[in-house]
Amino acid sequence: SFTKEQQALMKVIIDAYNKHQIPQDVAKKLLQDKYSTEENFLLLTEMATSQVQVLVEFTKNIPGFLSLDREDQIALLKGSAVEAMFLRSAQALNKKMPIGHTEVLEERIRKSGISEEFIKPMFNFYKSIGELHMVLEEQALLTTITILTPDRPYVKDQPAVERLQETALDLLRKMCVLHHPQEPQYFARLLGRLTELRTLSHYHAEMLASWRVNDHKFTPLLCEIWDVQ
Ligand SMILES: Cc1cccc(C)c1-c1noc(C(C)C)c1COc1ccc(-c2ccc3cc(C(=O)O)ncc3c2)cc1
Repeated sequence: SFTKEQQALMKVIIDAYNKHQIPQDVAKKLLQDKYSTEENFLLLTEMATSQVQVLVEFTKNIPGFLSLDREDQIALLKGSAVEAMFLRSAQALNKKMPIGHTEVLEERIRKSGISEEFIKPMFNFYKSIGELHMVLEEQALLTTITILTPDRPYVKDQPAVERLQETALDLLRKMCVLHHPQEPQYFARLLGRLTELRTLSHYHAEMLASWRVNDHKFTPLLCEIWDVQ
């Protein structure tokens, strides 16, 4: 059973997660009919930029986050943005988005100039997330836990981040017992996905480098959060 504080925390996180979504007019652009590698890259760049804005707003709603050292807040956002977007795009791909979005998003990611060696692990990850059948609370808490990872580069006050992350981990553990009573290992499986995310984050740095080699332009927000250009 949940304490009063845990119930309040869950409500705040779920409300923030539901409130901060990619605007439908941006998501709808996925359906436009141009499918060149260039067009796909531009569209995905627009989605990623919109997703980062959504991520920043979501993060500001995590109880305690705004009380952290300002520079640590930036370090946590920069360090977790790619992982949070892998989670969010995984949930989008697996949640049967509005008609046809799912296939279209997959198609555009596959045909956006990402080399095959990264496509394979990326879609294995998407599949492994889909097989977990996470409920919304678990998705929102897993994203929160990813953001509140204490050992990101340049974080000064790691214990302060650890305390916030532990609160979210306690809540996620109880949520898993509640929603997956038949699977005692479910919580451990979810945390295993976080390890997978770190690997994907390293692949992503190489993806960025190869896009840059081919003179692909990113938006100022992405350049800032990914330290490119
Ligand atoms: C390629 C890649 C894979 C994983 C992570 C990143 C950062 C990249 C990645 N790496 O670079 C890029 C760009 C810059 C080329 C990307 C592209 O990122 C994203 C990030 C998010 C989404 C996204 C998220 C939620 C959605 C929800 C809905 C809906 O609810 O209906 N619909 C569409 C949605 C689209 C798509 C591409």
